[in-house]
Amino acid sequence: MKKLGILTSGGDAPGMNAAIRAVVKAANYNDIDVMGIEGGYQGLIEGRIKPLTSKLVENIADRGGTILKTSRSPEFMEEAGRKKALKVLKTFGIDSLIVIGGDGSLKGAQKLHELGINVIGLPGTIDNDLTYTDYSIGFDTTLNTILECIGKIKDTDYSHDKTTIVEVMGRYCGDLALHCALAGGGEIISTPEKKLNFDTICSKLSSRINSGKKDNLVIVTEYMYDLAELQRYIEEKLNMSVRTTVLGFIQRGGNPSAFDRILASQMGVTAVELLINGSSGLTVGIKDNKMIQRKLENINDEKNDRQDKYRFLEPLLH
Ligand SMILES: Nc1ncnc2c1ncn2[C@@H]1O[C@H](COP(=O)(O)OP(=O)(O)OP(=O)(O)O)[C@@H](O)[C@H]1O
Ligand SMILES: O=P(O)(O)OC[C@H]1O[C@](O)(CO)[C@@H](O)[C@@H]1O
Ligand SMILES: [Mg+2]
Repeated sequence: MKKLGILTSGGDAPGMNAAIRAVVKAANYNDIDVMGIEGGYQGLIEGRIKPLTSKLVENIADRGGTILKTSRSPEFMEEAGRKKALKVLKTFGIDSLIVIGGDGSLKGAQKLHELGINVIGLPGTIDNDLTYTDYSIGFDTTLNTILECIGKIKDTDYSHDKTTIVEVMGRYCGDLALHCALAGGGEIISTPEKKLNFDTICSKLSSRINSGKKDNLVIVTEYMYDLAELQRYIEEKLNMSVRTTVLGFIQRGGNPSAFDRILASQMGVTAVELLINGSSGLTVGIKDNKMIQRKLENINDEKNDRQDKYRFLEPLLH
């Protein structure tokens, strides 16, 4: 490896900085220079690149967001954009690259691998929507943030015997909602993997209310419903008042949890080791508490509909 580049791409995720720190430290430890590419693939196309040293990443592991900044780059989706990116990498003498991002970013990383750059991916997304890994960097912190917010909503729900619909992020993956419910943060959940229709939500709610539980949280994954319509439907059908809270971007920020920092650190060191050993076209993950690697082209090939985890919800939410 001559020179290593690193970038973060897609939505920022808490723990990305811990991953950057780990990559830079592990590379420098092995006498490899690192260049930080600012603003994801768009920054790469524009040549926004500068050296990153161990000293510069010394105090970043506890910071949310990404010091390298990130973007969604429509230009990189096109072959012409990727060719520009390749040219920039060559100009800067970067022959190896670590990409930290979600499913889209890792698809982009695969494209650069196909163009001859040595690439390793790290899963950095709050959505946890990559089936090859048990956890992605950022998921745990976001889950904890959601639980903290839900705790506050529960206080007011309890005081008023109120029902609130809470929409959480996750794109088309229900992991944030599912794990939130497993952690005791919600009575009724609806996710893309187990979508409830309006009538089922109402009948679950009414049986809870009839059994004496008058404050209830309905957790739903984003992009599933028109929330105003859902709220109105419940209000009319059950003749009660309902509130809706969309947690939004508060979920993506904040200091990474210890779990995310440790996960990101282990993944960062693993990525450098893989490059030193001559690997490319791989992405690092965690399975059964061990670091694993998969081909970048297979990031979502493993079926994982979380049935094992939904099973636990039956007795917990009855
Ligand atoms: N199929 C693809 N080929 C090339 N590049 C891609 C592809 N898909 C995504 N990308 C690049 O990766 C960027 C980030 O992808 P995307 O917006 O899907 O976020 P992500 O990495 O999945 O992260 P998150 O979902 O957590 O926000 C895109 O803007 C684009 O530049
Ligand atoms: O930041 P943007 O482009 O609005 O994207 C929001 C999306 O990004 C994520 O926060 C991460 O993928 C999703 O949960 C959400 O749907
Ligand atoms: Mg994604």
